[in-house]
Amino acid sequence: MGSERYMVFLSNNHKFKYYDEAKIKQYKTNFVPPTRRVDLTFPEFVKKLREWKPGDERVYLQQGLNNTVGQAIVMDFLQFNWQWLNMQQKNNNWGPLTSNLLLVGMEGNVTPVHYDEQQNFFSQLVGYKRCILFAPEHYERLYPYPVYHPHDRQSQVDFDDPDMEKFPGLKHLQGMEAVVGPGDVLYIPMYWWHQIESLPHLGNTVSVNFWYKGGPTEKIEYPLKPRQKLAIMRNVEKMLLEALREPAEVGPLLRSLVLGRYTGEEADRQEGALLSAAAPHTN
Ligand SMILES: O=C(O)CCC(=O)C(=O)O
Ligand SMILES: [Fe+2]
Repeated sequence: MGSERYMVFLSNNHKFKYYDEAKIKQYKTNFVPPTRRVDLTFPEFVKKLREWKPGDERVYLQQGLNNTVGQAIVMDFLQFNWQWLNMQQKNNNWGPLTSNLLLVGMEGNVTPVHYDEQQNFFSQLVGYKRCILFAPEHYERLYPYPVYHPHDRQSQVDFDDPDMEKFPGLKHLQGMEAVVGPGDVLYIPMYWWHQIESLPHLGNTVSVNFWYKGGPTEKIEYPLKPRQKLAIMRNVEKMLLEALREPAEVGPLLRSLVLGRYTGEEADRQEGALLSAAAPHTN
């Protein structure tokens, strides 16, 4: 590593929940960040890792690979199988590679469940990570924060202590699990929910992800796919916020739009009509 400073997050527990610093500034809420960001040199970070003892704040280095990270890393970076990567990018019709995040963490660190708006080749280099994934159609069972919230794209559910009353859809949630070790690459499709845990007792972890922009808008075919509906919902939320200029007004407006009009008897009748239209005619 070079001699620059890198982004390191400190947490009082094992979770490192992402938050958008720009959104904290923009919407002057009373948001309290769950982790603290410090900029450390690599030797300072390694010292914290080595001297860590139970009760101390946990640490997680999360630094985009750019030209500050030092020449040796650049040489390492060139060793990835670029021929394979470029082939995948081309065959899947993805846009450009936008960034690579280097993640150096402690065993037991957890990145709670969220989705990203990019395609991801998640490459495990050192140590073991448990990855829990949920397809985009589980959107309603994962209760994301509003788009304007600093925790946009994160689930409100605390998987250590899930509140089944507040989030009843959890009962029907079904995920997939993969454990990745050195040399493994996990493809995390855009809009797929994921929680990533550095497995306990198996040492520190190092990963590098490859984030690619999604492809150009695909040919629209109906019915829309869950990920396309998710993109629509994000856009509607963003447009409302832009029009109202006040995050606190978005929820009430959506509620008065929906409650009693798209819920209740009228909605049931509609749904019944749609279902019978879709069912094969028997007479
Ligand atoms: O490895 C982690 O802790 C999180 C990585 C992640 O969420 C990602 O690459 O999108
Ligand atoms: Fe992610």
